[in-house]
Amino acid sequence: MNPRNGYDIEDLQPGMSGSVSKTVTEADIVLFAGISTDVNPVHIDESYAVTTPFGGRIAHGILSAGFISAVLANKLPGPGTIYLGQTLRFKAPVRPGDTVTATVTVKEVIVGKRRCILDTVCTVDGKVVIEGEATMLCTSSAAA
Ligand SMILES: C/C=C/C(=O)SCCNC(=O)CCNC(=O)[C@H](O)C(C)(C)COP(=O)(O)OP(=O)(O)OC[C@H]1O[C@@H](n2cnc3c(N)ncnc32)[C@H](O)[C@@H]1OP(=O)(O)O
Repeated sequence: MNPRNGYDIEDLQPGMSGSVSKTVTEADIVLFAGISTDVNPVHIDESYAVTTPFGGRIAHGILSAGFISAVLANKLPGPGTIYLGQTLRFKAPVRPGDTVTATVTVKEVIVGKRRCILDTVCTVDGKVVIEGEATMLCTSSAAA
């Protein structure tokens, strides 16, 4: 482990995983619209959103994807690591009140480059809402 309790590249093995869960509130969606400046009416205007195939407001996809960043930063690989890339597929909507669980699983460890590839998935009540892959630059015990 590195001094901030993150995993060094030498600590990582395929199959290791970590998760966080967070309930997405109406306030989260409004705050995220302000922070991101993304004011798509499907997120913030219920009278419009009910006319869409979603039948009501849905969360910004990137808001929910932020929970993937939270697991990567806080748990696995954890503090001290750097986000290099992320693919995302938004498979199903997240609605106000939904509890999103983001789970990351180590898929590949490239010790020589200090790179780690992780499968990343977000679920609501067991249903996949987001899937993709993250690339991280990890700390190394060899460089300490
Ligand atoms: C500007 C920012 C806006 C936002 O942030 S909006 C919020 C984030 N986005 C969402 O919440 C959308 C979540 N996704 C969905 O709700 C569903 O997804 C859809 C309603 C868009 C589609 O669902 P369905 O009509 O049931 O389609 P299917 O039967 O699941 O798939 C039909 C074809 O479309 C491909 N596909 C579906 N979703 C994705 C995706 N996210 N990325 C890439 N491809 C996708 C499938 O594979 C398949 O393809 P094949 O016909 O060739 O088998």
